[in-house]
Amino acid sequence: MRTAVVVGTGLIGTSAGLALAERGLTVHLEDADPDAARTASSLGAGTTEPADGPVDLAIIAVPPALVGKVLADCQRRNLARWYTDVASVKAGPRSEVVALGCDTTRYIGSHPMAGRERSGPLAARADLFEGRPWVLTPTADTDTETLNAALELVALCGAMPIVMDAAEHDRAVALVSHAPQLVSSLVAARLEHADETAIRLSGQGVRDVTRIAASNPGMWVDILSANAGAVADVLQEVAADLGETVTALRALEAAQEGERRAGAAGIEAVMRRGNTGQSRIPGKHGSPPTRYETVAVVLGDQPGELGRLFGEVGAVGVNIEDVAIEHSTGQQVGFVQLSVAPGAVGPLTAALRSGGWSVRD
Ligand SMILES: NC(=O)c1ccc[n+]([C@@H]2O[C@H](COP(=O)([O-])OP(=O)(O)OC[C@H]3O[C@@H](n4cnc5c(N)ncnc54)[C@H](O)[C@@H]3O)[C@@H](O)[C@H]2O)c1
Ligand SMILES: O=C(O)C(=O)C[C@]1(C(=O)O)C=C[C@@H](O)C=C1
Repeated sequence: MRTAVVVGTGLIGTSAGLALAERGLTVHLEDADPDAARTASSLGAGTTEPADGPVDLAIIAVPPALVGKVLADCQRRNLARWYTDVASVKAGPRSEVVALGCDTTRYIGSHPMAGRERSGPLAARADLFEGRPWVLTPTADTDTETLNAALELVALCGAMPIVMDAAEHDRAVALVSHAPQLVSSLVAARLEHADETAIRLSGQGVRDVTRIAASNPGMWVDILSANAGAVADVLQEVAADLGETVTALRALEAAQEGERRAGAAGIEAVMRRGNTGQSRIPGKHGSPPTRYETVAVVLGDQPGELGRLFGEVGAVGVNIEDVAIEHSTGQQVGFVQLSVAPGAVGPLTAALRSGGWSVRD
C-alpha cells in the first residue's frame, strides 16, 4: 500500500494520517471542515491536495452515524480501491452501508481500540494506535484484498489486528468501553455542584476515574444510540451491584456488630471482585509508551501563526506528538505547548529562537 485518503481529519483520522505519513505513504486529507484538514496537514498528516486518481485505501474517520453516507459518497467518487471506517460501533454503520447499496466487497468495518478524551486534529498523535487492539469486522462478501489492505493499515499503525463479528464487537465494547464511559461521566457529574473545598482536594484517584468524562458528548450520543441495549444491560448489572454496595455501607453504620460484620464482608467482596476484574485487563502490547517533553512557545494572536509555527517545527525535522494551546485572557498572545521526543527539545528550542520565536524556559 502506497497511497491513502483520510476522510474526517479529527483525532482518529489525523492520528492515522500521521502514522501512515511517517511510514512513507502519500496521504490525502479531506474533512467537511476545511480548517480541520488544513490543521491536520500542517501537523504532518498528509496533503489537502486531492489525489489524481483512486488511492489504495480510504479511511473514513467521521462520527458513526455518518459512516454509511460518507462511504457511499466516497465510492461514488471512486476515491479508493479499498475502504474502511474506524467507528466505535460496527453493526449500525454496517446496516446503513448495506441499505445504501455500497460495494461491500471493497469495504471492511474496523475499530482501533485507542483514543483520547479530546477531539480534533490537535489532539492527534502518531503513536496513538501502537500496541493497541484494532478490530476488523469482515463479512462473507469482503474480498480478501480488502481484508489484506485493512491488515496492512493496522500493521503500519503498529496495532494488533483482532477479527470479530460486528454484533459480537458491539457487545464487547458495551462492557469494556461504553459502560465505563458512562460510569466515568456519572462519577464526574457528582462534582458538578460540589463544594470548592472538596474539589481542591482532588488527587490522582478521581483524576484516573474521570479522565474520559471530558469526552465529546455529541460523539458519545451517536455511539450510545447505536449500542443502547447492550450498554443498558451492563449498567443494569452495575446498578444492582451499586444497590448492594449501598446496603453494605449502611450496615457498616449499624449499632449491631453482626450487621457491621456483614457490611464489611459485602464491601470486601466487591473490592475483591474488582481486584480480579482489573487484573484481567491486558497490558498494552508492543513497545512501551514513549515519554515526551514540552516546548512552550509564545504565539501572537494573528491568523496563520499556528501554521507557520508547525511549518518551522517540521522544517527542523521534529515530530509534534501532541499540542495544547492556552490563551491568556485579555492578551493578544497565547502559549502553544508542543510535546516532542526528549532528544528534540534542545535542537528545536535553539532553532525556534534563532527563527525569532519566543520559547519559554
Ligand atoms: N475518540 C476516540 O477515542 C475514538 C477511538 C476510536 C474510534 N473512534 C471513532 O472514530 C471516528 C472519529 O472520531 P474522532 O474522535 O476522531 O472525532 P473528531 O470529532 O475528532 O473528528 C471527526 C471529524 O469528522 C469530520 N466530519 C464530520 N462529518 C464529515 C463528513 N460528512 N465528511 C468529512 N468529514 C466529516 C469532522 O469535521 C471532524 O473533523 C468516530 O466514528 C469514532 O466513533 C473514536
Ligand atoms: O482512552 C480514551 O480516552 C478513549 O476514549 C478510548 C476508547 C476506549 O474506551 O478505550 C474510547 C472509545 C473508542 O471507541 C475507543 C477507545
